[in-house]
Amino acid sequence: MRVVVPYAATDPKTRLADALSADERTAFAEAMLADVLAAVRATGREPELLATAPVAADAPVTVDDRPLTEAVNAVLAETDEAVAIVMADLALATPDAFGQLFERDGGVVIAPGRGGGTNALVARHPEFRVDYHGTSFLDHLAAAQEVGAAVEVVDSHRLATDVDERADLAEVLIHGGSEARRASATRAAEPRATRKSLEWLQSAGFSLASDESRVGVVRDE
Ligand SMILES: Nc1nc2c(ncn2[C@@H]2O[C@H](COP(=O)(O)OP(=O)(O)OP(=O)(O)O)[C@@H](O)[C@H]2O)c(=O)[nH]1
Ligand SMILES: C[C@H](OP(=O)(O)O)C(=O)O
Repeated sequence: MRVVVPYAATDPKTRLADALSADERTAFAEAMLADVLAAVRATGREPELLATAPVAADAPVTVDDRPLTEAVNAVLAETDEAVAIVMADLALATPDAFGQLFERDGGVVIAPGRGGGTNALVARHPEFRVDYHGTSFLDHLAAAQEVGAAVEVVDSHRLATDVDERADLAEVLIHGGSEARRASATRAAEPRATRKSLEWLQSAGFSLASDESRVGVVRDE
């Protein structure tokens, strides 16, 4: 199975512009990408990048400047092999979560994002094509049905959490260190697992803040 990670290399994460400068969005997107690539690799598979522009990354890179849907569909059209499409902003992804996705049988296996998106999928049916943005989860269910593919849906908090907006940064601060906390509670001698996106947010001065109704983030300038 190929594991393809689409990556907007130029001006990424524009919906985080109210929290991060342009350079910071690039640096944070790179940190999330590194976490995703490491988690994929820990499942025993080699990820490949499908990027809008050349990018220095620890994986082979194909540059395709077409919009996301077109670029991904070109990959699906060029191979009959199973292809996993894994987004680069899944900052909480773990090898276990990706393993559940990759190992699940089905012509099309979908890990929906909160809000109706498609954060990761596996396409085994040769005629299945993607249509991202909007409620792409529902669109992908319909597209799979149209080509007669059996669909499986992966119910995973870690794969459902893509980091798009300021409020999503709180998810990284809440859950991004939980494996390390568990590891240090049970196996004190083992090195602390590090998640680059969590480290980046912390070193940029972000921390959790809550009032009586909701949890968010604040930043020490
Ligand atoms: N190859 C490719 N990847 C893309 C493109 N647009 C987004 N991506 C990637 O697709 C995934 C989902 O991206 P989005 O959250 O929808 O878009 P984004 O550009 O990261 O962020 P926004 O600017 O806030 O919409 C991420 O891995 C992006 O890096 C594109 O046009 N081409
Ligand atoms: C790629 C797109 O991501 P979103 O714009 O929902 O973050 C989708 O999941 O269809």
